[in-house]
Amino acid sequence: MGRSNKPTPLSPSTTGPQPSVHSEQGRVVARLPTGDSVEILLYGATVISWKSNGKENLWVSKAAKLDGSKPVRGGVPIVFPCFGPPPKNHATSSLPQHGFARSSHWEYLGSSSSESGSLARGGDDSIKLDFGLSHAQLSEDAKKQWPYAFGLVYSVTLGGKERTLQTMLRVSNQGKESWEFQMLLHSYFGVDDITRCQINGLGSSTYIDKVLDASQHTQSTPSIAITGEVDRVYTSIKQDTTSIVENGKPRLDIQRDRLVDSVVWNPWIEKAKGMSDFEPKDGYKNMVCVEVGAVDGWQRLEPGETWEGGQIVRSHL
Ligand SMILES: O=P(O)(O)OC[C@H]1O[C@H](O)[C@H](O)[C@@H](O)[C@@H]1O
Repeated sequence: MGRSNKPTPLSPSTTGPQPSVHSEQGRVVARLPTGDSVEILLYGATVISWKSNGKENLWVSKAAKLDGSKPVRGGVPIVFPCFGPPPKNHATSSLPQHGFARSSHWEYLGSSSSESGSLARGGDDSIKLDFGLSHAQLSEDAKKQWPYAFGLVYSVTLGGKERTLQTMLRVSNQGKESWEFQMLLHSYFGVDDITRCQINGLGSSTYIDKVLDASQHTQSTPSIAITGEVDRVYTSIKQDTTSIVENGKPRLDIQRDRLVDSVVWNPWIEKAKGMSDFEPKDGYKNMVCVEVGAVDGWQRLEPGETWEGGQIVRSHL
């Protein structure tokens, strides 16, 4: 394993095309010999592009702010340490919706490539990029709003053979008192036509319907069709994978790793109109958010403890 934070080809001992990483102007781009690539903005450690087979898997609004003035509308923003508007009378109650991770400036910690990264192995190279955020890096506002000693390491791994993107968040308590958090990887996936998509793998799970009345329901059908605004928080999901199927063919498999909750969100016509950074306005037809996380109640970390969870997404493009 080689680590570097300079633009460099990885696995220098291998011959032929090699994975490469390039870091400049607040972005890190990694590319595999296959041409598959991933791009991460240090602002929020937001994955803003993941291409496989020359096609983009993620949806990013044309009006998304990429200058650090607002969380990115699209890609994979990180929700931490609270999901949604924080509850009153909780340690997170002064924080903005979805917390501070998506609007903080993260540090690029470096890259590593897998030892098996030779073309002789059939293009199963992978590149892992690590990003870090701790209390000291927060804005003065966020420091006051959530005064806990924490460490986050976010690892983004682009896998060649299976066309995967793995995003894992490691949370550690570096202080002397315990604290609680929620987390969510708010992935905006791109589709050609949402009306031809189905979301599979949530059957029999219970969910809170935030569009209706925040009431609890059970998913009675194995597939969900998106035909209007959807904002559902599925909890304690038994299946480990949620799939997006388009035109009857698998498009993306989203596998939860040490997580059991997922949000399914599409703003549809009216909500999209109400978001200034959502463009084009009919972009809701080309996206769906399937957001893996730990949002049912709170995860509690004692001093010195570490927690990890994330996703492995496989593209069928
Ligand atoms: O507009 P944002 O703060 O990025 O939130 C976008 C959406 O995130 C999640 O999916 C929530 O369940 C939605 O209720 C929310 O509207």
